[in-house]
Amino acid sequence: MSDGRAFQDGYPEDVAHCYGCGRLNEAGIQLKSYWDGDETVARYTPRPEHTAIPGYVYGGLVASLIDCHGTGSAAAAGSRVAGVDEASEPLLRYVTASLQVDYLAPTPMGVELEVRGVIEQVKGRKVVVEETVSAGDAVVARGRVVAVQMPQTMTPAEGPVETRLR
Ligand SMILES: CCCCCCCC/C=C\CCCCCCCC(=O)SCCNC(=O)CCNC(=O)[C@H](O)C(C)(C)COP(=O)(O)OP(=O)(O)OC[C@H]1O[C@@H](n2cnc3c(N)ncnc32)[C@H](O)[C@@H]1OP(=O)(O)O
Repeated sequence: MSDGRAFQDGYPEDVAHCYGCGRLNEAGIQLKSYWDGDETVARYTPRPEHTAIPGYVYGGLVASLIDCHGTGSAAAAGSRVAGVDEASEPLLRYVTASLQVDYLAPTPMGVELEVRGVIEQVKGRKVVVEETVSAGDAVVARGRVVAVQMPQTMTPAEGPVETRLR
């Protein structure tokens, strides 16, 4: 499941700087997401600077995990539907259109968190992902991301953009 290439490892180099999931952002979270059957999964252990109240994780960090696992899952699912070879080709590029988070229980520090995604819909340029964040057996947050293929106008100057679903 967690072997091999993460979705985020397939992001083109010109858009691999995201704070949450860019592999080229040394100060960032560098989240890594993978398929687990039809679902997607990522794991992350928050760092001391991600504290809200001592002993508990900052909700913005939890939202970031949902955001970036959602856009990563969208890139993987949308690319699969578009016929992109995940193992060798760059994935399609998605940005967050909508991010919803419900905090169900305090998130403890010092525990590896598991983020799970279920692909609810792939429709045109849009992918909807339902997510949970768990600490051990406890589901601490639920989330929903609507991701949309990145518009051409957001493309960094040097790189072409894949728009196979347009
Ligand atoms: C700021 C820099 C970002 C760089 C990102 C580089 C991407 C590289 C790719 C790979 C690396 C991955 C990096 C992950 C990044 C992590 C996540 C972030 O932080 S991303 C940043 C925050 N997000 C934005 O800045 C988007 C700002 N918003 C927009 O640009 C537009 O609003 C956009 C593209 C999201 C939608 O605009 P339209 O005109 O292209 O799309 P329309 O045609 O209106 O909608 C398409 C479908 O989406 C639904 N939709 C659009 N907005 C929605 C919303 N807010 N809620 C629900 N549905 C929405 C619509 O209802 C429509 O669905 P129907 O086809 O009718 O079923």
